[in-house]
Amino acid sequence: MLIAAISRQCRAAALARSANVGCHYSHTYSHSHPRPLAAGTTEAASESSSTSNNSADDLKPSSASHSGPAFRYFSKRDAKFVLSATKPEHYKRIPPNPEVTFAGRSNVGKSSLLSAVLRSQGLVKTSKKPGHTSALNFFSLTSGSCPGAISLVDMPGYGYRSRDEWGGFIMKYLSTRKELRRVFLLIEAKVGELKATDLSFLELAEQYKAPVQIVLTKTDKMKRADLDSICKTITQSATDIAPSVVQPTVICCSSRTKIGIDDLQLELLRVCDLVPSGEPAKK
Ligand SMILES: Nc1nc2c(ncn2[C@@H]2O[C@H](COP(=O)(O)OP(=O)(O)OP(=O)(O)O)[C@@H](O)[C@H]2O)c(=O)[nH]1
Ligand SMILES: [Mg+2]
Repeated sequence: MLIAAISRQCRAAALARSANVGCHYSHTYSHSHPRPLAAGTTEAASESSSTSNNSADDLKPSSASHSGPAFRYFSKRDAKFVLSATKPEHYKRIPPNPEVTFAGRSNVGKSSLLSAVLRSQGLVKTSKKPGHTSALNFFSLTSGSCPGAISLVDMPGYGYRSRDEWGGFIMKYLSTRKELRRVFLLIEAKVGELKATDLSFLELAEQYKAPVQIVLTKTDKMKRADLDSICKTITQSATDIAPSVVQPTVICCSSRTKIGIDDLQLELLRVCDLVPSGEPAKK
């Protein structure tokens, strides 16, 4: 069996609850519910900036990020493809570096986002056709002279292959991978809600205590004003389903315009303990 059947009651409860949540928006969104973080994670300090409710044209990557800690880290490391895994034996010899994973429905933009994060065009294969990534693809960021290597994993999308085909292996990975610091769960912004397969995935993450952070993708197609309420809706549903593992901050990204990529890079470094949790994103 691959993903446990979704509890209808759980979903209904998630949809029915629509409590107001505090709204703080820059490229990141965090709600105001106090919640303990999952073990082994650090609280991200969310950056704030003034907002305007105009078009996606306002959502431009910040030039200030070119001197921040994420820029310094990523510019000194080489991105490499490590291996493709279709069973646990394939990845068990990978050095035990802190690891983050990009998960989500097929075609949501996982491979494109990983490529943008790694700043390495062509290394991660993307496609217009759903179901392109069919294995767990491991990448690394390393430098011969600098400490602090990390692993990044591009997951096959769910919702395209059969659940049985997708789930057994992924469940094994999520439930046993000690190095896993965070699952970035990608949701396409224009979809505007969590689908049944997303809820199933969150149930699994809750079961395995895998810390999850929601990332909205393809935000170049959206108006900022709409993003705000989408973040709110999705955060509410996700925390209802997986209250102990969903992180309070949503990161809004576009691989196309590069908006939010530096926020995601910084968060990734934080969860891998490579920058202090309070260090600002931009200097
Ligand atoms: N407009 C826009 N399109 C994007 C963005 N990111 C990805 N895409 C497009 O979305 C499609 C799917 O991208 P992928 O990165 O291959 O998606 P995936 O989630 O890895 O897909 P699977 O491997 O099939 O699960 C491609 O046509 C991309 O060009 C984005 O930020 N904005
Ligand atoms: Mg892919």
